[in-house]
Amino acid sequence: MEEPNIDSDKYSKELEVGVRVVQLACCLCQKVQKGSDQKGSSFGPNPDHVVSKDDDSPVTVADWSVQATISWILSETFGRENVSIVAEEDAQTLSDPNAATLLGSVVATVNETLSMAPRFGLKSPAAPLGDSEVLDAISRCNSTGGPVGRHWVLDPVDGTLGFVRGDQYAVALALIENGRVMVGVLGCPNYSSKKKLVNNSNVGKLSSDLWQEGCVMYTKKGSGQAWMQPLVHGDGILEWPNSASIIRVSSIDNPAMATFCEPVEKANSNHSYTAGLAYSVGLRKQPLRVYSMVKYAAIARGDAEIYMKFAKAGYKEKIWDHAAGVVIVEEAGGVVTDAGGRPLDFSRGVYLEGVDRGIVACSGVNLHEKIIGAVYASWDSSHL
Ligand SMILES: Nc1ncnc2c1ncn2[C@@H]1O[C@H](COP(=O)(O)OS(=O)(=O)O)[C@@H](OP(=O)(O)O)[C@H]1O
Ligand SMILES: [Mg+2]
Ligand SMILES: [Mg+2]
Ligand SMILES: [Mg+2]
Repeated sequence: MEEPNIDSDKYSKELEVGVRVVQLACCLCQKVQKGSDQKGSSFGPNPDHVVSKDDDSPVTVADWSVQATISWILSETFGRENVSIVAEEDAQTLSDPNAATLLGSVVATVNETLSMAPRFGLKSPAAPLGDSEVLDAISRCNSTGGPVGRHWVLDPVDGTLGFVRGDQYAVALALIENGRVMVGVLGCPNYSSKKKLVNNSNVGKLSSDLWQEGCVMYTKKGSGQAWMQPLVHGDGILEWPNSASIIRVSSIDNPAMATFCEPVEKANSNHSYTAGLAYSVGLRKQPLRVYSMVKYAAIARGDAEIYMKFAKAGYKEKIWDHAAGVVIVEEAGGVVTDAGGRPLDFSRGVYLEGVDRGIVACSGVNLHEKIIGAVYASWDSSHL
């Protein structure tokens, strides 16, 4: 165990508050994911708390509640006028008069969560937040980022599909300054700080003791280090600075020994293309299909060596799906670029503009060069 040596440096307050609030948000998500068992039997979020967005992707009470909670805490801590947040969700559905029950669930979840804030070293509101304060906290995360100034970047629940299915998901918070990711915090409530991600987990089969152990990973740009701490559980109190452990990428650079991760859903990445690439560089293991930015987490702590995502042509990646994961992998010793080998550009607004074909994160330069080389060699014959 080593203590992170970060206290006196720039961004130390942002990192500390980021870790505290992501811990709090993970606690919220676990309660919602564990679900409903007022009725006794079912596992998972209450189905009434899951809504389909225009693109048919899911959004849940947890997504909105995490966004409201983190937005409220950041505004209280750094001053509302100083805080710009680029985040995935908006308040439109919840503002509809027909969505009063859903809004009620979000407001109750946010207030229950904020009442636990002092255990995480954060401030609670003097009185419970009302509907309009919660809606306002969600809707003011509508910054579009850009090349100038400080912007927080938030994916309140990344891998919502994994969340709904009782599987892997992440809470991802990053701070961008002048277009560069300076702080990254990734909460992974179902990724145990002790156990490896052996295969796609099915937490429904695990005892609640096991699946409750998640972790939070975090880093500051240029520190050359990334850390992991276990989630706070039960009535625990978050100590800071705590005895976090340093994480490091895998040292494996022989493709035959390497493991690659990719999205679970075929709609989100071309599985047959990555299978061809994997074969051509000599990867021999089955891909590890994992929901969410837990894929970046797996690279950062050495459970896997390669993460590839090749979305359909025309799909534009959003900055909140990558910012926290990229900086954590880089500081843990890895390399992340687009499939043309160029760094990802977080300075152009909500989208990662100019991504060449796909995204490739590796534990080291050798594997990375092989994958990028294979993309060049194979591209003509692909069918993206
Ligand atoms: N068509 C398409 N192609 C590529 N990516 C898409 C697409 N649609 C959505 N998204 C974004 O993918 C996020 C989930 O990515 P994952 O890597 O977790 O995918 S998967 O769920 O494991 O299949 C997911 O993040 P969340 O919405 O936060 O879950 C989306 O931002
Ligand atoms: Mg996402
Ligand atoms: Mg999300
Ligand atoms: Mg989503």
